[in-house]
Amino acid sequence: MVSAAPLPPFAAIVVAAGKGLRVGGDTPKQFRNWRGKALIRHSVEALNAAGADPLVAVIAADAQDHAKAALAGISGVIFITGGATRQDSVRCGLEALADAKPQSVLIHDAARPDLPHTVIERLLTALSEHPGAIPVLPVVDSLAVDNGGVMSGKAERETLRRVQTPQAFRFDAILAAHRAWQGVTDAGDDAQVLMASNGSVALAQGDERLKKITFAEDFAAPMTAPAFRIGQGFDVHRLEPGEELWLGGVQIPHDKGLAGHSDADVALHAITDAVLGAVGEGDIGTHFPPSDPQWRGARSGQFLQHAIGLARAAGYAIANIDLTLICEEPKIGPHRPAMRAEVARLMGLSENAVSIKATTTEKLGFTGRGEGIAAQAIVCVMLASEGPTS
Ligand SMILES: Nc1ccn([C@@H]2O[C@H](COP(=O)(O)OP(=O)(O)OP(=O)(O)O)[C@@H](O)[C@H]2O)c(=O)n1
Ligand SMILES: C[C@](O)(CO)[C@H](O)COP(=O)(O)O
Repeated sequence: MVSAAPLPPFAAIVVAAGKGLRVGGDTPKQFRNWRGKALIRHSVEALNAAGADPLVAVIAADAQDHAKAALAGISGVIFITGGATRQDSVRCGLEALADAKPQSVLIHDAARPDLPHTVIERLLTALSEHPGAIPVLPVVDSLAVDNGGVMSGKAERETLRRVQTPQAFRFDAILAAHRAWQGVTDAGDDAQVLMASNGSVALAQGDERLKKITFAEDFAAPMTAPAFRIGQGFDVHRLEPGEELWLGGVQIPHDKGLAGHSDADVALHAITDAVLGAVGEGDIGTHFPPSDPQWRGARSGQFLQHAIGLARAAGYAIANIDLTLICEEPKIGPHRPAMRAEVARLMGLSENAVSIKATTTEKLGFTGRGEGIAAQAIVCVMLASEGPTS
């Protein structure tokens, strides 16, 4: 496994108390179906999976039932009532966390459903040097100043950036800045609020997937998500006497087993990495660092199911997997049906979407000498079709 440092603890506020007037319709946009589930559910699931605690959802007073239905089954979400403007709603969210005093907080628009884990990592890393950090993207078009439909000037795009959310802050600094805000009009975002209190804001790399759903056509637009994506995973574990041998979620009788921090199920690790790779969510070590004692001896099925949850949160369902195990011993053939059934069960797939193959390396190399087992997997994921919100 590749190791990665665990994320520092953080709280999150998802602001979702807007009316969605520019999108229109009877139901506010954050509760409407987008890629198979309510818009707000996508980013709440992503933050929850990243470990946000507490996680506050800021909802309009008349939309609490919508919100509870949209986020049903996600444990630990604190629902609070928002204000008349986005800035008011953020302030309500911060005040709700004042007693908990988290070290840092991510403030995120429910209107930006596609939230990559890598952006969260970049923002929290930047907070070690600055009290605020925001994801930004460059401006690629030239810019004009509009004066009643006539161009009256230009702006220098080289120094301008498009600003997204989530925006990350040391909690005490952003709460104090919101409380001290004296602007006549609302700030455009929370980074501007922090700057008004002389807090420095780091610019981290944003992501096109974080596009804000603002207009009705954004619900239909393909955004940047392709219909299919592919990921591959590769893993190796050492064979040692006295260890259990787990392959594809099945315990296999053998005179040696695979050694590792978890149950060392090399097959499930390769599939997990392939799923994470398909949706650009890092690797298994990013989510389950071997340095973390809670994963000692852990069953690897939970790693795979976590990766599938991240794929779902990004709007993707698994199409099929193809796994190759590379070893001299044990012979995989007799165990293939049980492994195929278990991998299909763990992934919520039919067995014909799960292929398990095996090969030797003709007694060459470490697999040939029986020192270890290698596994490689390819996964195809497909954009989930837009069905009714469940
Ligand atoms: N009083 C408000 C207004 C906005 N928001 C939230 O702030 C985010 C960014 O706002 P925007 O995308 O502009 O949403 P709306 O304000 O709902 O849109 P509109 O201006 O079209 O009504 C959204 O997640 C929105 O729900 C909020 O929590 N409270
Ligand atoms: C906070 C924000 O998403 C940063 O780009 C943006 O300012 C929200 O603006 P809106 O007018 O409330 O959509």
